[in-house]
Amino acid sequence: MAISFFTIVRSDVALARIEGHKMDAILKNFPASSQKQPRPTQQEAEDAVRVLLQWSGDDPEREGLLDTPKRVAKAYRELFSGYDLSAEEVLGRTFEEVSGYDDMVLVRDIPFFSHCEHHMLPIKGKATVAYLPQGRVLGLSKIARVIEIYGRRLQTQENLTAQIASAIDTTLKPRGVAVLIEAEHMCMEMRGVEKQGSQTLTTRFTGAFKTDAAEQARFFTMARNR
Ligand SMILES: Nc1nc2c(ncn2[C@@H]2O[C@H](COP(=O)(O)OP(=O)(O)OP(=O)(O)O)[C@@H](O)[C@H]2O)c(=O)[nH]1
Ligand SMILES: [Zn+2]
Repeated sequence: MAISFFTIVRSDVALARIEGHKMDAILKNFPASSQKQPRPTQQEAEDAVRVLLQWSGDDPEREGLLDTPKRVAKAYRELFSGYDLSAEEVLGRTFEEVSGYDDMVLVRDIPFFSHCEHHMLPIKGKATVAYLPQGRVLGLSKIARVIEIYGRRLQTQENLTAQIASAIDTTLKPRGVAVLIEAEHMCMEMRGVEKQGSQTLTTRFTGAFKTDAAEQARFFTMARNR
């Protein structure tokens, strides 16, 4: 998050609109590198928001905006809380006593929000996740939690889809995992090409869902059957 945020803040025009010493302080902890950097302080995050307010054309000192940097910094911690969580930890707790149940488990239409890594604009979607158990099953809520962990990060839809499938595949080791995501990207709706209502669908299959066309077809039937 910090790195993309930095990209916006570093814009030449933004630099021109803020006093040099302030900008130096803001940039100190945001070196232009893709390496993981320490998280900036609350003060530094709030200063960066003030720059963006100015960049938008508004006055960060006017009364209505005085507390906005604090609110935005707090909202960011919530919207991007996935960086602090580990899917492996959440998926580590599995159950074995399910009377030998080994058929498909499918959770349909799990709503989520994410943000695209290109524009930091919202992605609103729903995910359908299925797996074929092999001895152990997951707590149902854990599937939704994994979507939150990867969704509350900067994402591409492809990456999000692959990460959810991979996390379940590696921790649970089922016979197969299927993930279907349908989402709307605000960067395509509110700006740019402005195609409101367009939906992007992505899928990821592992194991039997990948190798067995009948299993894949059954997944789509169960995912779509209302
Ligand atoms: N593959 C993929 N592309 C995405 C996703 N979210 C946004 N994009 C695209 O990322 C691309 C970034 O393209 P650029 O040309 O670098 O940026 P841009 O000038 O803002 O592009 P426009 O949106 O076309 O105005 C755009 O085509 C977006 O639609 C995603 O989840 N997956
Ligand atoms: Zn985007």
